[in-house]
Amino acid sequence: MRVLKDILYKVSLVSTVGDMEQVIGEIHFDSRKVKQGDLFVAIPGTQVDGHDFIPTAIANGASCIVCEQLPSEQLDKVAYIQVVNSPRALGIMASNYYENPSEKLKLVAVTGTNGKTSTVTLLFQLFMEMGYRSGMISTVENRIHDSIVPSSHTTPDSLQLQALLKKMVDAGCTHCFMEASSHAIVQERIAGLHLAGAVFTNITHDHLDYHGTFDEYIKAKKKLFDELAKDAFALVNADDKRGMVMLQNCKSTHQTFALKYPADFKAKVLSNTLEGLELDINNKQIWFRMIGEFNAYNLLGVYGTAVLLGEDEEEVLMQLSKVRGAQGRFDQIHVGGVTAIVDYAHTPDALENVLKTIAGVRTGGEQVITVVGCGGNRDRSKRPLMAKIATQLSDRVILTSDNPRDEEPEAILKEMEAGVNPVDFKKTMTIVDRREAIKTAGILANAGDIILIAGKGHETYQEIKGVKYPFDDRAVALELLELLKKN
Ligand SMILES: CC(=O)N[C@H]1[C@@H](OP(=O)(O)OP(=O)(O)OC[C@H]2O[C@@H](n3ccc(=O)[nH]c3=O)[C@H](O)[C@@H]2O)O[C@H](CO)[C@@H](O)[C@@H]1O[C@H](C)C(=O)N[C@@H](C)C(=O)N[C@H](CCC(=O)O)C(=O)O
Ligand SMILES: Nc1ncnc2c1ncn2[C@@H]1O[C@H](COP(=O)(O)OP(=O)(O)OP(=O)(O)O)[C@@H](O)[C@H]1O
Ligand SMILES: N[C@H](CCC[C@H](N)C(=O)O)C(=O)O
Ligand SMILES: [Mg+2]
Repeated sequence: MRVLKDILYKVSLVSTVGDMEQVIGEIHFDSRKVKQGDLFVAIPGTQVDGHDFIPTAIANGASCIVCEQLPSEQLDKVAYIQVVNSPRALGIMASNYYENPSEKLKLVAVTGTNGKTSTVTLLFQLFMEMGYRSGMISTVENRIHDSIVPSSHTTPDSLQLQALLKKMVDAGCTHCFMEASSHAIVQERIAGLHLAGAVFTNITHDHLDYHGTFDEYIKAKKKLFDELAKDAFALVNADDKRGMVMLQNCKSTHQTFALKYPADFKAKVLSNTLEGLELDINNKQIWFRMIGEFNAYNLLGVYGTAVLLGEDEEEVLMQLSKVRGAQGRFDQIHVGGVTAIVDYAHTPDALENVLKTIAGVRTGGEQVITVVGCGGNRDRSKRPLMAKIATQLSDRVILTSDNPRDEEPEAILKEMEAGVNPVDFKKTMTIVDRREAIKTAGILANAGDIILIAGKGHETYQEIKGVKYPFDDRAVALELLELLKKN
């Protein structure tokens, strides 16, 4: 779809000037990418305002400008479209441009502080097992059936998102499971999507740097549910006290899942070991490869979603028991009697869950040694909390760097150290270099001990001052534990 007026279908317009029948080239929201005949959308950002780049976009050949404020000087050869909300307009236009691919798929969006990647990966694997060509949009990777498209964000920008969905439709996919991050919801990256349903996993402390307050963070998640259509389903975790908040004023059908409170989809944990989980779901006892109570929530959310999408309950449970879930989530490495667990826990709640899961499955006697850091250019208030949780729930803790990004690693670590209780000082040390930190954990560990390496999970790099250096916790742990075993 290339005719300007078709691309603007359903966009809330304020005013238009120029030729609405013209055929446009591509849509861009970055002036540097604009070429002759393209449409440029000016978006107010967190660093700069895209409106300041309208002249550059025109100099690069833009024949059409979509913006919230019209520039004072306007050129005859350019069409100007003033809209109420330009990021939202971008989402709707991107959908129109790619012929509304989400209307041709059963698309489910998953939001929540933790569990999005785990849930969408389980859904993707389940539907593939059940014989559907499926797509996935996630932090770890995007998938179009069996081809992998690398992922740079949890939720891509509107143009990349709609382009991916279009490729899924072209590849014959019938379903897609995507993560909706709170950043993406607020920034309208998902505007214009037609969702079959939305799932809420939980909400705990994260991203307060971006949203300002916890209330604003809740509102960001709720916006996904506020905008669901009548024919969609909203499936929320009823054990999270904000689950019901998500459903207030939500037009779609309301569904719940829970382990504790009454809910439409209920489960009970029968056993929880380092090998997997046994759950009772609707009076059927099933074993799963996933570990930890938090994964019981993820599995239940997945089960509920599949049933709401019309799948047979027994078939779903049978196929779900085969799947392995996302990489870097509770990945276990066993060398010389030592177990290293690599997990993407990068929030206080996730870290607490993982350490409590380990506490629940340990046999006693062994040490739990935690290696953990916090990312730079991200919510600073979670730093002391994560250090506190790590020290309270481990026998030894090594505080180290995660992705320091543009911050000084030592400064991040100082903020973490501030959360450690004086009684826990002697079991805690700080080693800035993550490889050295993992090595030290390996040296401290005896046969039977458990090392938790938290925060980076599947990531294969460490970002320091704008450079992404190759770094994979799983490979480093395996290499160092093997080396230490020989000596
Ligand atoms: C804080 C944040 O989310 N920023 C996102 C945002 O960029 P921004 O608002 O900072 O943009 P900006 O640099 O101020 O520029 C404003 C506008 O001017 C335009 N511009 C700029 C310069 C120029 O020369 N010409 C030009 O046209 C830009 O293209 C943009 O349209 O919009 C960009 C395009 O969609 C995103 O790439 C960018 O993500 C940054 C890189 C990022 O790190 N985001 C993270 C925090 C994020 O989104 N994370 C969530 C997951 C979080 C979680 O749940 O754990 C995710 O979904 O990945
Ligand atoms: N349902 C859950 N509740 C609480 N913690 C969870 C849950 N599922 C996973 N976790 C923990 O949170 C970590 C991150 O999980 P996951 O990657 O699925 O979350 P996410 O919501 O996709 O995160 P991101 O915001 O980075 O995309 C896991 O490694 C695990 O420690
Ligand atoms: N999606 C999350 C990932 C955090 C992962 C952690 N390793 C870090 O770099 O802080 C974010 O962008 O905040
Ligand atoms: Mg994720």
